[in-house]
Amino acid sequence: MQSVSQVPAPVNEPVHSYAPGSPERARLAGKLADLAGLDLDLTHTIGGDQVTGSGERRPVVQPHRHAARLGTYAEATSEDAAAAVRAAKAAAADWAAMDFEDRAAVFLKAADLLAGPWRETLAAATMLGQSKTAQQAEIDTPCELVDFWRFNVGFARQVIAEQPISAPGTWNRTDHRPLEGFVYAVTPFNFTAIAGNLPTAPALMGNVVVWKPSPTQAFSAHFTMRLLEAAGLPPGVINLVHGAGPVISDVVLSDRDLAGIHFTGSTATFQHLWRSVGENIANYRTYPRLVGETGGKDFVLAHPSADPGALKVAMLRGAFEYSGQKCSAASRAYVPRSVWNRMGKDFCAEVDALPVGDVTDLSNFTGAVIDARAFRKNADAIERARSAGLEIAAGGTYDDSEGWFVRPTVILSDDPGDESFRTEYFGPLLSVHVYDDGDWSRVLETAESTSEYALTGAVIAQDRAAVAEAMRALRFAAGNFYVNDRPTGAVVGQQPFGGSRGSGTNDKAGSPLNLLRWVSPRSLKETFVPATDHRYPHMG
Ligand SMILES: NC(=O)c1ccc[n+]([C@@H]2O[C@H](COP(=O)([O-])OP(=O)(O)OC[C@H]3O[C@@H](n4cnc5c(N)ncnc54)[C@H](O)[C@@H]3O)[C@@H](O)[C@H]2O)c1
Ligand SMILES: N[C@@H](CCC=O)C(=O)O
Repeated sequence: MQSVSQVPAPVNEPVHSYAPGSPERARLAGKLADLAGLDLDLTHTIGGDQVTGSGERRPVVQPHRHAARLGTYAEATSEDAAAAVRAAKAAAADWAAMDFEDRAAVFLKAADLLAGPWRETLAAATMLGQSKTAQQAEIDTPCELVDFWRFNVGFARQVIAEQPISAPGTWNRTDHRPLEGFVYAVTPFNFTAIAGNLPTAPALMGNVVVWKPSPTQAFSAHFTMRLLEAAGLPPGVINLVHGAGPVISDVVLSDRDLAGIHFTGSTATFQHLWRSVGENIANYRTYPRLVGETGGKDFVLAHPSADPGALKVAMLRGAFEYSGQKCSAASRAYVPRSVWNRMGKDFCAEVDALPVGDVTDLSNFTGAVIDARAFRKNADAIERARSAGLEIAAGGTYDDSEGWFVRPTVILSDDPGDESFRTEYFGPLLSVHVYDDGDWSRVLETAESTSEYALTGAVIAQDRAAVAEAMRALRFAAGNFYVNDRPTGAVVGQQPFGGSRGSGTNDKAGSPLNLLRWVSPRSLKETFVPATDHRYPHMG
């Protein structure tokens, strides 16, 4: 049974600006130089031991300077994966028996370390390894990961404090047990914070975890693991194994003690994991919880009453921050002709003027896409649009000679059903459909039904009736819906994040809803003076 002490009230971690002359900018520059000079052995962490592993070695590089290596890791073998599962199971009983307060203290300490002495280490690792600018790294890790750790403790307390009523003579309680077995956390490249949250949210609720980060996030994952150790996470509670996935999954998904998957990544990968669980379903001790936040084809929908300036910023920041590599990134926009005539030319000129390059030069707006595969996918999408006769109104160029750079690109199409309005390219590509002002109702229906995804979306309008109509018509088209703002940048505790349809199970990371998935409640009833006669009054 878990107690319910008060916990420190969470507040969102303040975002540092890194403005010229600021002390944080100087600290960050120093840390970037230190980390760029490393060539680390990115070890697995199994049962608290850092293990090099005997699998094939793979380099981890800076995407904006792919000749610069940050480290190497060895692909986990089946034996490594099995050792991680064994270590998790060995740690399970002690971790589950630990008081909630003691588990929570580990993550509160991790949050304070990350907000303080580890801040620039994680920010710089995220910039170098994932090509994030200082601003984009700052809102990811430290800030969002600090928020996940602090807010989740508060939410977990709410979950544990939720107790049933008791009739006279009895005492009813809920025991929020962890799941029986271990959780498999599979995490994406694009947010160090998501990668840090997926293993730690189940761990906070008393579960043990095998964590497989994305190979292209291995560098910042390495530092996240070291930070958790510094915060006092006991050996074996979270076991980190590096690798592409299939070899590790073969071992993990066939283990009878798999109790849950906490996944963020593409829809295709989640569907593959779900299918594998289905195939193994008769072999598990319990039904694994499947939580997955996946892809998006997120929209900005402007009404004829839209403020052109607000629309420009919503599209520019929404589509091109972090080179469009957020699941929330705007990748399709619907703009009425009267508004486009007032802002379209300026918008495209501003997009063409965006400085793109090495993220350690803080004057850049964005960096490179994550790897050669992402570069090819986006370059191919641009060429496909060109050959289909669509207008490339901004950008449209790419160059992988030094880093995997794709220029922010605006594609104009008269056909709102074109594949560029349906396919998630996960890069700096925004498709725009300019519609006749009188076609608002048709465009609402188009925005609702064009894509299989339902993650984020935004309406830009000053006419309140139009805002209300869009909220109604698009109720199931986005799990995070924004009015007069870009569709990105959800903050923990403010806009719980997640989508439905092809975008995931919508369990809202950083909320009590998510934490509920990692407990298996036991209802307890105690009767103080039990009956001693089995007969009921109606029996005479
Ligand atoms: N909805 C959200 O909250 C959210 C947040 C971030 C990213 N995303 C989505 O993530 C995608 C981009 O991230 P990505 O490129 O890292 O996605 P991805 O699906 O390629 O990879 C995600 C993770 O799955 C792993 N993986 C791949 N095949 C596997 C297998 N057979 N077994 C086990 N693991 C396997 C990868 O190595 C990685 O760790 C986009 O689709 C984006 O929309 C969604
Ligand atoms: N929570 C982030 C998106 C995470 C997905 O990549 C946002 O709201 O922009």
